[in-house]
Amino acid sequence: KPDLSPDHSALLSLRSAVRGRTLLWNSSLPSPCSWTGVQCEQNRVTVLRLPGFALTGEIPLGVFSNLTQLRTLSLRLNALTGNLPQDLANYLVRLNLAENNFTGEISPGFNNFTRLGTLFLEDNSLSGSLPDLKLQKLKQFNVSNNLLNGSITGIFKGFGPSSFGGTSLCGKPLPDCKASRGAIVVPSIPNGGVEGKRKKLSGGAIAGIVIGSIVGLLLIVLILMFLRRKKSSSKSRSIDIASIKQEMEIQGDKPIVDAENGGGYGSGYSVAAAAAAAMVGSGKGGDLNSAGAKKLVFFGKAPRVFDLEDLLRASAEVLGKGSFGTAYKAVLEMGTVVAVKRLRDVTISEREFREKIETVGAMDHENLVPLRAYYYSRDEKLLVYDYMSMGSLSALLHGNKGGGRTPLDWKIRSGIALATARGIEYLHSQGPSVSHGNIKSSNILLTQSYNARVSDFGLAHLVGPTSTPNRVAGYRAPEPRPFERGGRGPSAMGSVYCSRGMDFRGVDAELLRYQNVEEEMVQLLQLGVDCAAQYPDNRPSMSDVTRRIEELCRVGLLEDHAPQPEPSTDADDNSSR
Ligand SMILES: Nc1ncnc2c1ncn2[C@@H]1O[C@H](COP(=O)(O)OP(=O)(O)OP(=O)(O)O)[C@@H](O)[C@H]1O
Repeated sequence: KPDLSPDHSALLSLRSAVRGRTLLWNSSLPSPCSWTGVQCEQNRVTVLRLPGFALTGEIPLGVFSNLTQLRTLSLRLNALTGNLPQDLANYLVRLNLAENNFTGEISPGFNNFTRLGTLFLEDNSLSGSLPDLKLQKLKQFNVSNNLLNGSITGIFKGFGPSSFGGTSLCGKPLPDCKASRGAIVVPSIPNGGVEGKRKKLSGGAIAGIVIGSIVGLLLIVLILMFLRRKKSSSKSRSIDIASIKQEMEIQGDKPIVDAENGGGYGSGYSVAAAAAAAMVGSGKGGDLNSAGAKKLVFFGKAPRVFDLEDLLRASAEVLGKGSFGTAYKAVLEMGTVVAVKRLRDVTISEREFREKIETVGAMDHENLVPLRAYYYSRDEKLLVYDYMSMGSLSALLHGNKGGGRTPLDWKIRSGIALATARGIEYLHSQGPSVSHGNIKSSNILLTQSYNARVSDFGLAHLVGPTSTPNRVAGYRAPEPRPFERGGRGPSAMGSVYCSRGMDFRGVDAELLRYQNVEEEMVQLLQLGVDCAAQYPDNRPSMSDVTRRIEELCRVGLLEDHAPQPEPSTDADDNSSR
């Protein structure tokens, strides 16, 4: 299944988990029962482990509640959202929901899990204080790296400090609430247990930690300032890289809310911080210009109107955090606006990175977002793109629908479909092994005149198959794993335009205002279905796809797609009925 982890070892562990046991799964989550080699029987699952299976969204109500025999449930390392599930089978002994995106409070409803011995909730975004839980059998507990605050009370006092690291909780086993206010965040140690409960930090130890931290921090700041002075002749700024980076990460977690303006919030520091980190950082492996300063590597023949120093000075805002890193809008001093993507988890070698990025930079088509430049050092990899002022198709479809927004009529939508198909067709024309690898509506960006351009092409190849399974949430054909594409058509149109872009699951109400578009919509839907054929040979090639959408748009131009008049609400106005 395209959305599931290609990680074979994970599949094997699932197989052993479900063999001979029942698996009941809501249809909105991918059913492991449908995987080759997995057999599900009725009502006998006792262990269900799905770590790192790229599960997203909220856990549907009741999905586990019939599994009365379930004792161990692990959904660790997925991208699950919403509140913690409350309707899990009450006989659970081990529950591991760590490393997801759960939000909200830990409800006292956990008291229903009377047999619970292990509860791992670390590395989520849980907030509020700890509930009053009376779970007598709880032996392992970890809520570290959450947004929790307040004091540690009741049974939780018996666990070691590592169970609460990276939170704002206070009181035993952490420092006293008064003393600790804002001062110390205990480092997190995974899977904390009861073993730490007898350890208590003395006043002297706490003072030692505080003084040591301050001296260490001062030393780091001094070294950073020294390095910056040495490496840059320009006016130096004292930047606490660590704190800015941390701030960047927090900003990056937020979704885009203002689609009309290309999204984004905050301002002023993000790209500057990334570039600063790159410049004053390790100093290893960056491209050096003749003066010895790090430089951007540009593509194409366009004049080099800015350099890394300019990026450093740019005011910037976070556009969003994607699977390959965080994207920023940067407004340079000379007025140029660019989008900067700060890649994370690049695991391939420098030589391989440069080879691959050169191929990406050489791609040149009016329906691709041009990659203008890149920066490479051991610690930082930055990609600089043209900024697309109308934001993404995703934001346009699902973002702000309020007043002042240009309605996304059928003509614009089919034009976007056509432009996107042309962009992908160009990518496929570059060779049998070239594919996008992550087609989705947030990767289709729009110019001021709603001309669509495909972005993020080639990035799936940069991060390599060893990256986290959550990474690719867009579409690529299921058969060419890990990243190669077979010779024929991807079902990109099927995914982007039928499932996501045009929302044919229930036709976008906005389109119902336009006349005579049903036939074209059905034709485009049919094209999407053809693209999603199971066997690659049965799918149309991208040039066929482009041709069919061209035909559709040509016919569409002859039709009258004017919006239907709104029904009158004025009871006296009979003439308008
Ligand atoms: N060149 C650009 N111009 C304008 N907005 C952009 C540009 N590049 C990215 N964005 C926007 O920034 C946000 C984050 O983009 P990014 O590509 O990092 O993540 P994504 O598309 O949400 O996910 P993925 O990384 O899986 O493709 C998205 O909303 C995207 O539309």
